Amino acid sequence: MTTTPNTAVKPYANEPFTDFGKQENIDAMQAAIAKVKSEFGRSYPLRVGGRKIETEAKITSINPGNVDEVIGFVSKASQEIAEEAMQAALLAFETWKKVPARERAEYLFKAASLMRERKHEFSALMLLESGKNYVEADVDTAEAIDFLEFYAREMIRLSTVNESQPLAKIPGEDNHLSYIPLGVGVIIPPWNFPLAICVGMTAAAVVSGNAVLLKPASTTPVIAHKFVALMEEVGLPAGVINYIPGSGAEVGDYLTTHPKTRFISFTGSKEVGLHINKLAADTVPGQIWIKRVIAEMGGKDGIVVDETADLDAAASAIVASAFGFQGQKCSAGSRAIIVESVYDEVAERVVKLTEQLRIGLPEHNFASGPVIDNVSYARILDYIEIGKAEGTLLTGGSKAEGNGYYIQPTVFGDVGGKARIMQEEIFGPVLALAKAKDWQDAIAMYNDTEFGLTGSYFSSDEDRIAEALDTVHCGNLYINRKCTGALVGVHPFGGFNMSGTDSKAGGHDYLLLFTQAKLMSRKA
Ligand SMILES: NC(=O)c1ccc[n+]([C@@H]2O[C@H](COP(=O)([O-])OP(=O)(O)OC[C@H]3O[C@@H](n4cnc5c(N)ncnc54)[C@H](O)[C@@H]3O)[C@@H](O)[C@H]2O)c1
Ligand SMILES: N[C@@H](CCC=O)C(=O)O
Repeated sequence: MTTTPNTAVKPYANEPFTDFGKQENIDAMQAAIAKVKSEFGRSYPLRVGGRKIETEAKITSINPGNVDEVIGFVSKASQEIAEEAMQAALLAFETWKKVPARERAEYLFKAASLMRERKHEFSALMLLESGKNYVEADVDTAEAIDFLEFYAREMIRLSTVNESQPLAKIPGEDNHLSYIPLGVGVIIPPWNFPLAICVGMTAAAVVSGNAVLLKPASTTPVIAHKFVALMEEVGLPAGVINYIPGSGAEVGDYLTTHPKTRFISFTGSKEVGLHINKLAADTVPGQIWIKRVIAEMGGKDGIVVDETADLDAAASAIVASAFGFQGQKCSAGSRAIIVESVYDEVAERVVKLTEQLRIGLPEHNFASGPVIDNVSYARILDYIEIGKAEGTLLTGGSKAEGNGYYIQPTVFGDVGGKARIMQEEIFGPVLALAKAKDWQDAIAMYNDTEFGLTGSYFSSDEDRIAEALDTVHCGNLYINRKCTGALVGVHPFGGFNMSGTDSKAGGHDYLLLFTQAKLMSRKA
């Protein structure tokens, strides 16, 4: 790309979701699934400084809904290759940081446009690799497109004099503040939004002028590879994104402690986030900066329902929030805290709706699919056993049929606020219902957690809603709606306390995390 267009950019708007009520859209998704399946079992190389590297060691990516199907074999980086990737990124950074912001943004616009054209192909691969159903995969792809479109515009805004931070004027000086990139960063996304979050984290860093080492989650490396190949197709210079799947402990720790790593952008569990934060805080010989850690971590999200609420709407939102993508969202509403006078009524409706969820293969678009892998499967089944001792099993409670990691959507009733299933992130299809004396007690129970990511409050009482807006402590608080499904640019996303470093993905301040502000003052 050689020229910087001067044309105005259309205002940002969210990518529309596909209407799977229409047969033509179901047909299009099924055709895309067939195409992806015809490509099963291929090998995917690492991409370092524009070179494709095949390694003997491979990550085998499988379909969690049918464990006999291999999505692909992905080359696996060692520490030596991670070092090569670091050197390639350091080299690329020297030229990439000088590319005008508008030109950098154009790569994202182009990628968004191609992803939109091929959206079912991206969704189909994601569905087969992660176990999402049609709607969940489509929403994930739409969010990826949104991130590309949104951060591209944000970089243009940030680089426009006087738009990002107007400075007060004084006589005799011209002053200007510019947001410059940080350097080389490590991007570590989770598997649960294997396209959207991977794209969002990478695009934000790159459009800000940084070069990155992308280490995708080991369960979903093929969809991440498809994104990296797309960025190559739109002509992103070699070395700006280096794709290096590998072990967290080996490659991850190596890069986190590397003296040339300037920042680490991580989304994942509390445990790994804290580990990275601790390692990154240590300075090592040759390091001349304090590493920046952006960590978006887990949640123990919940829905509070008082006796004035629309109980049908509340029950539907509880079920959607708890069981969408099998509860494998950081925003999943795995707790519902209900005022005792309406508890039985809400619990009954929740159980009824949960029992209507059909379980089966994602490619056949069942409401509930598998969980991601054998480790999650075992952990969630353990939590179900813990739940049996902590509450009353109302529905579900065991594994489900299928040649994959299927678990019945499970609801426990009468769970105490301090129970483990009310306090710990399970990240699976397990919902705990708790009884509160009144609405204030319910809010206090909601707040009794180390996390603070998403929450919902259901009520029709305006005074209580005003109080809830003030006192429910979480990064994304919703009133009378589910606690999942944040939209880029509409609901900037990220939480408090052990949910992370208080960043807001899809918000106007997000790119500041990938830049540093340089003030330039000149005597007039
Ligand atoms: N706050 C958010 O926006 C958000 C969004 C999505 C998921 N999450 C959280 O992510 C978790 C689920 O994702 P997960 O199972 O992939 O999380 P995880 O913490 O197990 O892994 C996240 C990523 O870290 C990598 N990793 C593991 N050990 C590492 C190490 N030592 N050094 C560097 N990288 C390492 C993994 O390979 C993966 O890519 C849940 O806790 C969920 O709440 C949070
Ligand atoms: N942003 C998503 C959650 C991302 C984490 O898993 C939501 O709002 O549901």
